[in-house]
Amino acid sequence: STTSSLMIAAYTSTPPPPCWRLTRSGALCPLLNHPSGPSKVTLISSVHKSFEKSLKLANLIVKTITFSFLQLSDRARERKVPATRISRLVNFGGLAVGLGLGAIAEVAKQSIGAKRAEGALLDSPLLSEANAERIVNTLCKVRGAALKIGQMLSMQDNSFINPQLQKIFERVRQSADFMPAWQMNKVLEEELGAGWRKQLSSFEDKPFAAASIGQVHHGMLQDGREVAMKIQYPGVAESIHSDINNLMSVLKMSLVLPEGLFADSSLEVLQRELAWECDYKREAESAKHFKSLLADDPFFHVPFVVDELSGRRVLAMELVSGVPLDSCVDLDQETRNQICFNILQLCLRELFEFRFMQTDPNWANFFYNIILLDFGACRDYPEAFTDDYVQVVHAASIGDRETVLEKSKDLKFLTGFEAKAFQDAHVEAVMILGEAFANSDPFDFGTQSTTQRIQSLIPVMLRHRLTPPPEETYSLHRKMAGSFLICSKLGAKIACKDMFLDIYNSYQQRRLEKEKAAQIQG
Ligand SMILES: Nc1ncnc2c1ncn2[C@@H]1O[C@H](COP(=O)(O)OP(=O)(O)OP(=O)(O)O)[C@@H](O)[C@H]1O
Repeated sequence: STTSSLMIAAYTSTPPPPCWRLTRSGALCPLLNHPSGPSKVTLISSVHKSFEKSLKLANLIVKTITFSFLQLSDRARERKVPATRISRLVNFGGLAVGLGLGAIAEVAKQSIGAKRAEGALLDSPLLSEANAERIVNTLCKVRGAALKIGQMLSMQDNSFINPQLQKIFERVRQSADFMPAWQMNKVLEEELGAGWRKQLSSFEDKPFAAASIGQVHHGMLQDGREVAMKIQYPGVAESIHSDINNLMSVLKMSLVLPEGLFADSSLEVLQRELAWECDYKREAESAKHFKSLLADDPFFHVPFVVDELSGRRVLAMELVSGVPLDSCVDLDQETRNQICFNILQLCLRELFEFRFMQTDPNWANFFYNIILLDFGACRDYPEAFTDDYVQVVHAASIGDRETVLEKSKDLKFLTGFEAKAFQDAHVEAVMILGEAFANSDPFDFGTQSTTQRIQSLIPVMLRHRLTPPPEETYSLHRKMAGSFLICSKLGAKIACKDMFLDIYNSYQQRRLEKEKAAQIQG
């Protein structure tokens, strides 16, 4: 009933109460950070339907949905971030001891040895409830790279990651702690100077969101515009390398990761990408670039950046509100299809049109109706790479296995000297991934078995691989897999062939024009 009265208020153009806001698209959204804002909201379709047209809310709700909006979780608590490498090491060391790894890992090894040989995933006796709590507790305290990896793992399809471990990381994802005001103030003063507060008419000392690398506060500029200020935890940028090593030692000892998931070369790439994410100046530039690329887009909105309140460890952006995508699973099929179509199409446009991609597929980075957040993981792709990559996807979409193999060699996925079994497995994996783009009929992401089938090829690929995959593909494949996973979780049924063909044809067209222009100049 609260909701219906709020909607009536909105419908009759009475301003909504202060803990609610009407978005640009007409959706009524809870204010993320308002002290009197409810923590859980139920919108009821019957109430909702009568206002659909006038309020343009149809795209938000048709069925009964319940969503919790973003707030610090109940588990989150104020805790100092260990900012020096030594203090972080002590925390990881404590975790390893706490888990009692030495002896227990041996037992785990022996009891699950048979399964492991088949490349199957493990049920580790180490992952008891008490140990799960220890891992969650340590990662939430140290935050930074280790927490980020934990979040990445929690977003993997659960056929790939041990479900027990995935549950742990899911808890980690929802419960990062936040730093005390004195520690936060120190970062703000170091980055923006002592007078930073004067630029704001208000600033909430308690964050409304705590992520892996930083926490986010509500502020209001002197001109009344509301901003989200992301403030980086001290020490995380300097400790990426040691944090990853520490976490990997713990995870490797506890035998809970699929072999090859974080091979050494991929860890190097990951470290570089995490260093980019810790550079908020880079993120601000990426957000601005994205905003210009999507300036005329009818579907996506990119928040503006406030340069005067941003630095290497502070990023101030327009405060946005919306429903995080993981709360959209109960929307009607048509709306879910529309969301997923746009997300997949954006993914292809980022790669083949902009050659600039936001590579973090975290659901939390999309708010519906549809706002993009978190540009820390943006990167560009050289033309030489996309020229071959677009041909691989195209060949997969038309069932041309030979071209998939040839172009994969050009891309340096293969040296050409691999065993036949490896070549076959590689081509098969690409063909499976290309299925969505191969058919003009709607592809049912909810029932597809893509991940399981690819997973079955991984042991052969790991056994016979002669060269690490190209550096560009780590984050690209993470993003693509993440976008597929969003489509699968939202049970999308969409025809993707024409979507890809449009992008492919435009790509070829641009190439032709470029070649012609070069000939004329030459
Ligand atoms: N402009 C904004 N308006 C509203 N909420 C925001 C905004 N920016 C960030 N948030 C909230 O803060 C959360 C964390 O922000 P962001 O994803 O940018 O940080 P991060 O450190 O890169 O996080 P992650 O650990 O997910 O990579 C977001 O999921 C969102 O809930």
